[in-house]
Amino acid sequence: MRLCGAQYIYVRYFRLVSVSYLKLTMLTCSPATASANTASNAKTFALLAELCKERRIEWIEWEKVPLRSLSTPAFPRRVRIVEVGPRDGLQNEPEFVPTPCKVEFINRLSRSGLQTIEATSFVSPKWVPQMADHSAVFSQIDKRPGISYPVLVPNVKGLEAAISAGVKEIAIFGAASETFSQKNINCSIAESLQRFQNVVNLSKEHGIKVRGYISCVCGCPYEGQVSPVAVAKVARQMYDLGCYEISLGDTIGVGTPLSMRAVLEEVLKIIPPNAIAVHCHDTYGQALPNILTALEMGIAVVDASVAGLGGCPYANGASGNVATEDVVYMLQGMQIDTGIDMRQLLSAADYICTVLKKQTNSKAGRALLPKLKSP
Ligand SMILES: CC(C)(COP(=O)([O-])OP(=O)([O-])OC[C@H]1O[C@@H](n2cnc3c(N)ncnc32)[C@H](O)[C@@H]1OP(=O)([O-])[O-])[C@@H](O)C(=O)NCCC(=O)NCCSC(=O)C[C@@](C)(O)CC(=O)[O-]
Repeated sequence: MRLCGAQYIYVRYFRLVSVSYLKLTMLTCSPATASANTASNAKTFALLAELCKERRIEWIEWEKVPLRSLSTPAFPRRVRIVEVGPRDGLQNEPEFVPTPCKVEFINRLSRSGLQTIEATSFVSPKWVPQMADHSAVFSQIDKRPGISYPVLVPNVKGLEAAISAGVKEIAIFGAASETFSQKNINCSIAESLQRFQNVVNLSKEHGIKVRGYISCVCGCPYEGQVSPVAVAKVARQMYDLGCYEISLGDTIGVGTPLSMRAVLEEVLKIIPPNAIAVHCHDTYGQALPNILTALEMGIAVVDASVAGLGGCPYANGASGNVATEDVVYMLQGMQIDTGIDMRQLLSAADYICTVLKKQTNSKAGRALLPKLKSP
């Protein structure tokens, strides 16, 4: 059967009368090609139609169905990318990145059309020395209208410093694994939620938006498997605290499309898709397939880090985030709008790789940058 160029196909199907939305497609072909059906097909249909009548199953002869609805899942038309390079990308770098370089990096990212750029973390400098210059970075970057520059905040102390620096959006970060919570923020999940409540309350008083991260949604470096139900439980608690969006972090990149789907199915039972983001690390090369799975399920916010930089210092075995360039390349190819200018993105990635004396981890970056640089 040839479908190329066709806008519609015609389906024959049966459906249970009592469950009217359950449609079981039997055969797809157009009336034009129906005559080409073999005699045995026609016989099978006649038998099925008879059987359906007997069993009170409605038999539909032909219905015109737009081809797109059958051939492609309903991907979002627009995806917002949350660039986490300046925070997640740099937090684990062993050599301190000078403040002016961090500022220049963020300013370049701001020129690319990104709407959200996570700028830094107001965490303890004893825990993450790379982010010790948070206030200086935040106050020195050019804050373009229309771009949000959230920062990570673990407690009220961090929030107070962020407020003094003029921050308008923060992210609190918890975990679905007890051991990871202890290792990363030195408290249990329950204690973290109490802390976050204080942070959210004070944020509200100052008109600050709060996003929430949950780490280890597909697996934990210390505990191994993490149940989707445990993820959904924390997600509900963070959503109820007042987070406008919950970012589900596959911190060590162990997820696959099936496990990502299982997590999302559970979380989607309690949180609408427009309040969920995915944050995939690419340790096993699964980040793009996992993101694609999330898009299929109606998620339209994706965290990513240019050049694939990143990893949590308290997650052994974590490699970089999915590269922003790779996500943008995929989305552009799928005709999903991101508002991002790939040339500017590549320029920001190239800049930070030069500062870090590193090769990019982005496949799209590796393929496209030489073309960009050639006269
Ligand atoms: C949460 C704490 C602070 C608890 O750390 P603690 O040691 O239990 O805190 P404390 O309250 O006992 O205070 C100890 C010292 O830290 C100071 N302190 C306390 N808070 C702050 C603050 N906000 N800013 C600056 N200083 C602070 C405090 O003043 C005190 O100083 P001292 O009296 O010893 O001189 C610590 O564990 C911490 O900072 N952890 C952050 C770890 C981190 O940043 N991890 C990476 C980010 S998470 C991530 O990457 C995952 C994610 C989000 O990307 C998603 C994913 O991939 O899954």
